[in-house]
Amino acid sequence: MHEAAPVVFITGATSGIGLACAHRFAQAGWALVLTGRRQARLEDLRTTLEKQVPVHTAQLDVSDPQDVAKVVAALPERFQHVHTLINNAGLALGKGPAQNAELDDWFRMIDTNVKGLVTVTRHLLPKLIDSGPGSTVINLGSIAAHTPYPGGHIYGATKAFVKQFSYNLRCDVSPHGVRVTDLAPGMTASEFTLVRMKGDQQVADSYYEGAEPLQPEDIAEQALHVASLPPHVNITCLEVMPLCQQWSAPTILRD
Ligand SMILES: NC(=O)C1=CN([C@@H]2O[C@H](COP(=O)(O)OP(=O)(O)OC[C@H]3O[C@@H](n4cnc5c(N)ncnc54)[C@H](OP(=O)(O)O)[C@@H]3O)[C@@H](O)[C@H]2O)C=CC1
Ligand SMILES: O=CCS(=O)(=O)O
Repeated sequence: MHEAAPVVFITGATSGIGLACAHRFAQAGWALVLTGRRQARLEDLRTTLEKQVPVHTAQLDVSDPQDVAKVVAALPERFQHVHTLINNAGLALGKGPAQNAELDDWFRMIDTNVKGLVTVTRHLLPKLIDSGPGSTVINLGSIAAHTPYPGGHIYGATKAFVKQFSYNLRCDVSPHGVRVTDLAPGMTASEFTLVRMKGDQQVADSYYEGAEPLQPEDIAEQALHVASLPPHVNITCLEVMPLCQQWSAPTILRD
């Protein structure tokens, strides 16, 4: 690992799990590269966290390959040695069965959760290899990768991609000291459902009624744990569920 505080690069740091990771890694003394599309939130975050640790922020839409290339190429010297990449940016869009779905929603999920994740990964792999041994790629998967539910169609499929990509990627990069983890949460209270329901706060709130979901901080704690293990230890897949969730998506997804 590089001698100065290690660098973590987080996509989707403006909300939910990514935001909680920013705070948790800062608390642990890591230097932060924080990215997302919402510039005002990134600036607020930098103002707050740079009192604790070095912070670099960059507005980034992961679904735009040119944007990704530009942001990685423009990393300041202090943030070049990326030790951990948290591929967190992602979303679900829409409810209801596949036969009623908007194709544009499907394309956006694929562009963000699949194309965006692999683009960021590909651009940062040389830096991660350079920072090894013990550098880490943490991909945010989901229990939806292997648990079918009505209305889960493309979202679950994108997360199945993330899981298998993580396993295959590990075969190639582990000889170079880079670890890969598929971090797969169950129901986590964030802006995720509000985005999925396209801003309908009432419906989003009803998703969590009667449940005690995971908090983003619960997942951030696991991400820090995975990235801080001795270099020879690679957690390949870590599934985390709230106690209340056995499985079954709430009926609001059925339309
Ligand atoms: N909440 C849950 O129940 C679960 C979530 N997950 C996964 O965890 C990850 C984080 O979700 P969560 O924190 O819950 O949701 P949030 O909606 O709270 O956060 C999503 C983050 O992704 C960013 N993002 C979305 N699209 C893009 C894009 N095109 N380019 C860059 N950033 C983008 C958003 O930032 P901005 O809008 O500023 O770009 C935001 O910071 C996702 O991959 C999700 O699939 C997995 C299992 C369960
Ligand atoms: O992955 C996120 C939540 S869900 O689709 O499993 O409910």
